[in-house]
Amino acid sequence: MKKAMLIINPSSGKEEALDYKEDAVKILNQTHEEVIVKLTEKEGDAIEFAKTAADQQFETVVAMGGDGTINESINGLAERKNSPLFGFVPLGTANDFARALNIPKKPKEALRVLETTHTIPVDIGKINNRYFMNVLAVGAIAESVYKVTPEEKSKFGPLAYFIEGAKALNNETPFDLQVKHEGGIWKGDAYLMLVALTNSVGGIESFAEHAEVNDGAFHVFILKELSLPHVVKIIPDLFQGKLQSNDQIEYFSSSSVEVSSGQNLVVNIDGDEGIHLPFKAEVLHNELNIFVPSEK
Ligand SMILES: Nc1ncnc2c1ncn2[C@@H]1O[C@H](COP(=O)(O)OP(=O)(O)OP(=O)(O)O)[C@@H](O)[C@H]1O
Repeated sequence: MKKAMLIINPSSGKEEALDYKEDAVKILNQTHEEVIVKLTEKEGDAIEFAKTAADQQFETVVAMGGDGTINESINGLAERKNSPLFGFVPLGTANDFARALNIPKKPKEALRVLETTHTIPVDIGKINNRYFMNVLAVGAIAESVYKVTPEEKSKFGPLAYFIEGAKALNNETPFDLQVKHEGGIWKGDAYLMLVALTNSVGGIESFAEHAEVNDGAFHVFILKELSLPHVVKIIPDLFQGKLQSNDQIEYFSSSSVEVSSGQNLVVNIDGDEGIHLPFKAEVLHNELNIFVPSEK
Protein backbone atom coordinates (compact mmCIF):
# COMPACT_ATOMS: atom_id res chain seq x y z
CA MET A 1 0.00 0.00 0.00
CA LYS A 2 1.41 3.37 -1.02
CA LYS A 3 1.52 5.86 1.84
CA ALA A 4 2.29 9.57 1.78
CA MET A 5 3.16 11.84 4.68
CA LEU A 6 2.30 15.54 4.49
CA ILE A 7 4.40 17.64 6.89
CA ILE A 8 3.04 21.16 7.45
CA ASN A 9 4.60 24.02 9.41
CA PRO A 10 1.45 26.01 10.29
CA SER A 11 3.55 29.06 11.26
CA SER A 12 5.25 29.38 7.85
CA GLY A 13 4.19 31.56 4.94
CA LYS A 14 2.39 34.25 6.93
CA GLU A 15 0.56 31.49 8.78
CA GLU A 16 -1.46 30.41 5.75
CA ALA A 17 0.06 26.94 5.32
CA LEU A 18 -3.03 25.19 6.68
CA ASP A 19 -5.18 26.81 3.96
CA TYR A 20 -3.55 24.42 1.47
CA LYS A 21 -3.86 21.27 3.56
CA GLU A 22 -7.08 19.99 2.04
CA ASP A 23 -5.94 20.50 -1.55
CA ALA A 24 -2.64 18.77 -0.79
CA VAL A 25 -4.36 15.75 0.78
CA LYS A 26 -6.73 15.49 -2.20
CA ILE A 27 -3.85 15.50 -4.69
CA LEU A 28 -1.79 12.96 -2.76
CA ASN A 29 -4.85 10.72 -2.45
CA GLN A 30 -4.90 10.41 -6.24
CA THR A 31 -1.62 8.49 -6.18
CA HIS A 32 -1.46 7.06 -2.63
CA GLU A 33 -3.89 4.86 -0.68
CA GLU A 34 -3.17 6.59 2.62
CA VAL A 35 -2.16 10.17 3.43
CA ILE A 36 -0.99 11.02 6.95
CA VAL A 37 -0.85 14.72 7.94
CA LYS A 38 1.69 15.89 10.53
CA LEU A 39 1.80 19.45 11.85
CA THR A 40 5.07 20.80 13.26
CA GLU A 41 5.00 22.64 16.56
CA LYS A 42 8.67 23.40 17.07
CA GLU A 43 12.19 23.05 15.73
CA GLY A 44 13.15 19.45 15.00
CA ASP A 45 9.62 18.09 14.51
CA ALA A 46 9.91 17.84 10.73
CA ILE A 47 13.15 15.85 11.05
CA GLU A 48 11.47 13.29 13.29
CA PHE A 49 8.36 13.05 11.10
CA ALA A 50 10.42 12.51 7.96
CA LYS A 51 12.59 9.89 9.70
CA THR A 52 9.48 7.99 10.77
CA ALA A 53 8.16 8.08 7.20
CA ALA A 54 11.46 6.66 5.93
CA ASP A 55 11.51 3.94 8.62
CA GLN A 56 7.93 2.95 7.79
CA GLN A 57 8.68 2.85 4.05
CA PHE A 58 6.36 5.62 3.00
CA GLU A 59 6.37 6.13 -0.75
CA THR A 60 6.33 9.93 -0.48
CA VAL A 61 7.01 12.76 1.95
CA VAL A 62 5.70 16.23 1.14
CA ALA A 63 6.70 19.30 3.18
CA MET A 64 4.77 22.57 3.24
CA GLY A 65 6.78 25.40 4.77
CA GLY A 66 9.79 27.64 4.40
CA ASP A 67 13.38 26.59 3.73
CA GLY A 68 13.69 25.73 7.46
CA THR A 69 10.99 23.06 7.22
CA ILE A 70 12.35 21.73 3.92
CA ASN A 71 15.85 21.55 5.39
CA GLU A 72 14.53 19.61 8.39
CA SER A 73 12.59 17.18 6.19
CA ILE A 74 15.70 16.53 4.12
CA ASN A 75 17.62 15.90 7.34
CA GLY A 76 15.14 13.16 8.14
CA LEU A 77 15.34 11.58 4.67
CA ALA A 78 18.99 11.75 3.56
CA GLU A 79 21.12 8.59 3.71
CA ARG A 80 18.19 6.38 4.75
CA LYS A 81 17.60 3.05 3.08
CA ASN A 82 15.00 3.44 0.27
CA SER A 83 14.28 7.08 1.10
CA PRO A 84 10.75 8.16 0.21
CA LEU A 85 10.24 10.47 -2.78
CA PHE A 86 10.27 14.08 -1.62
CA GLY A 87 7.98 16.91 -2.68
CA PHE A 88 7.42 20.36 -1.23
CA VAL A 89 5.32 23.48 -1.39
CA PRO A 90 7.50 26.55 -0.72
CA LEU A 91 5.91 28.96 1.76
CA GLY A 92 8.95 30.89 2.99
CA THR A 93 10.75 34.07 2.04
CA ALA A 94 13.75 33.20 -0.12
CA ASN A 95 12.63 29.73 -1.26
CA ASP A 96 16.00 29.13 -2.92
CA PHE A 97 15.53 25.41 -3.30
CA ALA A 98 12.20 25.92 -5.07
CA ARG A 99 13.79 28.46 -7.41
CA ALA A 100 16.58 26.04 -8.27
CA LEU A 101 14.11 23.25 -9.02
CA ASN A 102 11.71 25.48 -10.96
CA ILE A 103 8.90 24.81 -8.50
CA PRO A 104 6.26 27.55 -8.80
CA LYS A 105 6.12 30.17 -6.06
CA LYS A 106 2.33 30.15 -5.92
CA PRO A 107 1.31 27.36 -3.51
CA LYS A 108 -1.64 26.24 -5.67
CA GLU A 109 0.67 25.82 -8.68
CA ALA A 110 3.35 24.13 -6.59
CA LEU A 111 0.73 21.62 -5.45
CA ARG A 112 -0.01 20.70 -9.06
CA VAL A 113 3.61 19.53 -9.43
CA LEU A 114 2.71 16.70 -7.05
CA GLU A 115 0.01 15.50 -9.46
CA THR A 116 2.56 14.68 -12.15
CA THR A 117 4.57 12.13 -10.09
CA HIS A 118 7.60 13.37 -12.02
CA THR A 119 10.78 13.25 -9.93
CA ILE A 120 14.48 13.80 -10.57
CA PRO A 121 17.53 12.82 -8.51
CA VAL A 122 18.97 15.83 -6.66
CA ASP A 123 22.26 16.42 -4.80
CA ILE A 124 22.25 17.08 -1.06
CA GLY A 125 25.16 18.48 0.97
CA LYS A 126 26.50 16.86 4.12
CA ILE A 127 28.35 18.85 6.77
CA ASN A 128 29.56 16.71 9.64
CA ASN A 129 26.36 14.81 10.41
CA ARG A 130 23.91 17.37 9.11
CA TYR A 131 22.43 17.82 5.66
CA PHE A 132 21.65 20.93 3.62
CA MET A 133 20.15 21.65 0.23
CA ASN A 134 21.10 25.26 -0.52
CA VAL A 135 24.16 26.92 0.91
CA LEU A 136 26.85 27.14 3.59
CA ALA A 137 28.05 30.64 4.43
CA VAL A 138 30.89 31.99 6.60
CA GLY A 139 31.40 35.65 7.56
CA ALA A 140 29.59 38.57 9.19
CA ILE A 141 27.43 39.13 6.12
CA ALA A 142 26.20 35.55 6.46
CA GLU A 143 25.58 36.02 10.17
CA SER A 144 23.43 39.06 9.44
CA VAL A 145 20.62 36.78 8.25
CA TYR A 146 19.86 35.81 11.85
CA LYS A 147 19.04 39.46 12.53
CA VAL A 148 16.26 39.60 9.96
CA THR A 149 12.96 39.65 11.85
CA PRO A 150 9.78 37.91 10.61
CA GLU A 151 8.22 41.40 10.23
CA GLU A 152 11.08 42.53 7.96
CA LYS A 153 10.75 39.33 5.92
CA SER A 154 7.02 39.92 5.41
CA LYS A 155 7.60 43.57 4.49
CA PHE A 156 10.68 43.33 2.28
CA GLY A 157 10.87 39.67 1.20
CA PRO A 158 14.39 38.54 0.18
CA LEU A 159 15.44 42.21 0.15
CA ALA A 160 15.39 42.10 3.98
CA TYR A 161 18.52 39.91 3.82
CA PHE A 162 20.21 42.41 1.53
CA ILE A 163 19.46 45.26 3.93
CA GLU A 164 20.94 43.42 6.93
CA GLY A 165 23.86 42.23 4.76
CA ALA A 166 24.62 45.79 3.67
CA LYS A 167 24.60 46.93 7.29
CA ALA A 168 27.08 44.17 8.13
CA LEU A 169 29.47 45.44 5.44
CA ASN A 170 30.14 48.55 7.52
CA ASN A 171 33.35 48.25 9.54
CA GLU A 172 33.81 44.71 8.32
CA THR A 173 37.33 43.25 8.60
CA PRO A 174 38.48 40.14 6.73
CA PHE A 175 39.15 36.79 8.38
CA ASP A 176 41.84 34.28 7.47
CA LEU A 177 40.54 31.25 5.66
CA GLN A 178 41.84 27.96 4.37
CA VAL A 179 39.77 25.83 1.99
CA LYS A 180 40.98 22.43 0.89
CA HIS A 181 39.19 21.34 -2.30
CA GLU A 182 39.60 18.91 -5.20
CA GLY A 183 41.85 21.31 -7.10
CA GLY A 184 44.18 22.18 -4.20
CA ILE A 185 44.20 24.50 -1.19
CA TRP A 186 43.05 28.13 -1.17
CA LYS A 187 44.49 30.29 1.62
CA GLY A 188 43.93 33.98 2.15
CA ASP A 189 41.88 36.75 3.72
CA ALA A 190 38.16 36.73 3.04
CA TYR A 191 35.04 38.68 3.92
CA LEU A 192 32.58 36.00 2.99
CA MET A 193 32.62 32.41 1.76
CA LEU A 194 29.62 30.70 0.20
CA VAL A 195 29.40 27.03 -0.69
CA ALA A 196 26.37 26.77 -2.97
CA LEU A 197 24.70 23.55 -4.12
CA THR A 198 22.29 25.23 -6.52
CA ASN A 199 22.09 28.35 -8.68
CA SER A 200 19.91 30.31 -6.25
CA VAL A 201 21.32 32.00 -3.13
CA GLY A 202 19.47 34.61 -1.06
CA GLY A 203 16.60 34.58 -3.53
CA ILE A 204 18.89 35.44 -6.49
CA GLU A 205 18.76 32.79 -9.20
CA SER A 206 21.74 34.15 -11.11
CA PHE A 207 24.07 33.68 -8.14
CA ALA A 208 25.71 30.49 -9.40
CA GLU A 209 24.02 30.55 -12.79
CA HIS A 210 25.73 27.46 -14.20
CA ALA A 211 25.06 25.27 -11.13
CA GLU A 212 22.73 22.32 -11.72
CA VAL A 213 20.80 20.61 -8.94
CA ASN A 214 22.53 17.30 -9.67
CA ASP A 215 25.98 18.25 -11.02
CA GLY A 216 27.74 16.54 -8.09
CA ALA A 217 29.53 19.78 -7.17
CA PHE A 218 29.70 22.57 -4.64
CA HIS A 219 30.14 26.03 -6.16
CA VAL A 220 32.48 27.95 -3.87
CA PHE A 221 32.61 31.77 -3.87
CA ILE A 222 35.10 33.66 -1.69
CA LEU A 223 34.77 37.44 -1.43
CA LYS A 224 38.34 38.77 -1.15
CA GLU A 225 37.80 42.52 -1.43
CA LEU A 226 35.17 44.79 0.04
CA SER A 227 35.95 48.43 -0.68
CA LEU A 228 33.15 50.47 -2.25
CA PRO A 229 34.34 50.47 -5.92
CA HIS A 230 34.69 46.69 -5.79
CA VAL A 231 31.28 46.15 -4.27
CA VAL A 232 29.70 48.35 -6.91
CA LYS A 233 31.15 46.08 -9.62
CA ILE A 234 29.99 42.93 -7.85
CA ILE A 235 26.29 43.84 -7.84
CA PRO A 236 25.74 43.90 -11.63
CA ASP A 237 27.88 40.76 -11.99
CA LEU A 238 25.71 39.06 -9.38
CA PHE A 239 22.50 39.79 -11.24
CA GLN A 240 23.99 38.91 -14.63
CA GLY A 241 25.29 35.52 -13.48
CA LYS A 242 28.94 36.58 -13.88
CA LEU A 243 29.99 36.46 -10.25
CA GLN A 244 32.51 33.69 -10.76
CA SER A 245 34.59 35.76 -13.17
CA ASN A 246 34.66 38.89 -10.97
CA ASP A 247 38.22 39.86 -9.93
CA GLN A 248 37.29 40.21 -6.28
CA ILE A 249 35.82 36.73 -6.11
CA GLU A 250 37.70 33.46 -5.94
CA TYR A 251 35.55 30.76 -7.53
CA PHE A 252 36.01 27.03 -7.81
CA SER A 253 33.83 23.93 -7.82
CA SER A 254 34.52 20.77 -5.87
CA SER A 255 32.62 17.73 -4.62
CA SER A 256 34.04 18.25 -1.11
CA VAL A 257 35.63 21.03 0.95
CA GLU A 258 37.54 21.22 4.23
CA VAL A 259 37.32 24.70 5.72
CA SER A 260 39.30 26.18 8.62
CA SER A 261 40.30 29.57 10.04
CA GLY A 262 42.51 30.90 12.86
CA GLN A 263 39.48 32.87 13.99
CA ASN A 264 36.46 31.66 15.90
CA LEU A 265 33.84 31.48 13.15
CA VAL A 266 30.48 29.80 12.75
CA VAL A 267 29.13 28.46 9.46
CA ASN A 268 25.56 29.31 8.51
CA ILE A 269 23.75 26.25 7.14
CA ASP A 270 20.78 26.92 4.82
CA GLY A 271 20.15 30.25 6.57
CA ASP A 272 20.36 28.97 10.12
CA GLU A 273 23.17 29.19 12.63
CA GLY A 274 25.32 26.06 12.23
CA ILE A 275 28.57 24.79 13.72
CA HIS A 276 31.98 26.25 14.55
CA LEU A 277 34.85 25.92 12.07
CA PRO A 278 36.69 23.78 11.09
CA PHE A 279 34.29 21.65 9.08
CA LYS A 280 34.24 19.17 6.24
CA ALA A 281 31.42 19.08 3.71
CA GLU A 282 30.71 16.72 0.84
CA VAL A 283 28.15 16.43 -1.94
CA LEU A 284 25.86 13.39 -1.75
CA HIS A 285 25.27 13.00 -5.47
CA ASN A 286 21.69 12.24 -6.56
CA GLU A 287 20.76 11.57 -2.93
CA LEU A 288 17.00 12.28 -3.02
CA ASN A 289 14.33 11.95 -5.68
CA ILE A 290 12.34 15.16 -5.73
CA PHE A 291 9.09 16.16 -7.45
CA VAL A 292 9.66 18.85 -10.08
CA PRO A 293 7.59 20.21 -12.97
CA SER A 294 7.79 17.87 -15.98
CA GLU A 295 9.52 20.40 -18.26
CA LYS A 296 12.62 20.65 -15.99
N1 LIG B 1 4.12 25.43 14.80
C1 LIG B 1 5.26 26.15 14.80
N2 LIG B 1 5.29 27.39 15.36
C2 LIG B 1 6.40 28.14 15.36
N3 LIG B 1 7.58 27.72 14.81
C3 LIG B 1 7.63 26.51 14.24
C4 LIG B 1 6.47 25.67 14.20
N4 LIG B 1 6.79 24.54 13.56
C5 LIG B 1 8.11 24.65 13.20
N5 LIG B 1 8.61 25.83 13.62
C6 LIG B 1 9.97 26.36 13.41
O1 LIG B 1 9.91 27.40 12.41
C7 LIG B 1 11.14 27.39 11.67
C8 LIG B 1 11.04 28.22 10.40
O2 LIG B 1 10.07 27.73 9.58
P1 LIG B 1 10.11 27.80 7.99
O3 LIG B 1 11.47 28.04 7.48
O4 LIG B 1 9.37 26.62 7.51
O5 LIG B 1 9.15 29.02 7.69
P2 LIG B 1 9.42 30.56 7.48
O6 LIG B 1 10.16 31.08 8.66
O7 LIG B 1 8.10 31.19 7.10
O8 LIG B 1 10.35 30.54 6.18
P3 LIG B 1 11.52 31.53 5.80
O9 LIG B 1 12.59 31.34 6.83
O10 LIG B 1 11.94 31.13 4.42
O11 LIG B 1 10.89 32.88 5.87
C9 LIG B 1 11.37 25.90 11.50
O12 LIG B 1 12.70 25.60 11.18
C10 LIG B 1 10.96 25.35 12.88
O13 LIG B 1 12.09 25.34 13.74
